[in-house]
Amino acid sequence: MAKAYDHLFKLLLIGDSGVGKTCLIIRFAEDNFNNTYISTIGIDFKIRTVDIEGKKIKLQVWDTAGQERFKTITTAYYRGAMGIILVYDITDEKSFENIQNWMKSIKENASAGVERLLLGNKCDMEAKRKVQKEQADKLAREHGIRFFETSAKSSMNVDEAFSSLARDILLKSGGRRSGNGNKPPSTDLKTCDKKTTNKCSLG
Ligand SMILES: Nc1nc2c(ncn2[C@@H]2O[C@H](COP(=O)(O)OP(=O)(O)OP(=O)(O)O)[C@@H](O)[C@H]2O)c(=O)[nH]1
Repeated sequence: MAKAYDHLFKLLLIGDSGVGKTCLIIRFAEDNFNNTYISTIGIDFKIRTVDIEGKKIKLQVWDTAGQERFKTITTAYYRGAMGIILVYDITDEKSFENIQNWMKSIKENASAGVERLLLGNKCDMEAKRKVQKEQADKLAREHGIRFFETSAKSSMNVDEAFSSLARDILLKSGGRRSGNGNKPPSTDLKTCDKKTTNKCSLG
């Protein structure tokens, strides 16, 4: 029987408790959203297969608990991840400041070549915004990674973010290359262009 996919990529979401990691995964894998907050215990995963550059990519997306007390369990999963998504909440400054700590945790626990992506979630809550887009853009540039503002609630940029990470992993792993291999952050993808023009709010 023919294989149902060409590549299997393992992705991991990390970030403070309550920033919306579980909701982002549920929006991506099931196109659903729930306002009820049930904090993740330990670790869980969901699957969705996407088409990228003519290839079927099966994404196994691992959800980690943001709470400090689960750190030993969750960091054990960093090593197997090909892509790690760092999530903060645009209405919670502390969750953005902590991104530096999550970056450090990646350095200490993940494989050297892991692809990273920064997401500022809950961008439907513009009135409560505490973290400016420019601050996060600067941080992402400093780390040489892509950045999107997303909303698991409105679904803004969710597919774009996951697809962009999957595409970067595909290119890195020897998939079809376009242009030069030096990836400037947040510039060479249609999905990222969209990010800069999209107004991210529920209106
Ligand atoms: N307005 C809005 N609320 C969101 C969004 N994403 C998540 N939430 C809410 O934020 C709360 C926390 O979401 P979760 O996805 O459970 O957060 P988490 O990061 O997985 O939290 P832990 O499992 O504790 O690490 C829930 O009440 C969600 O409904 C979003 O994009 N917009």
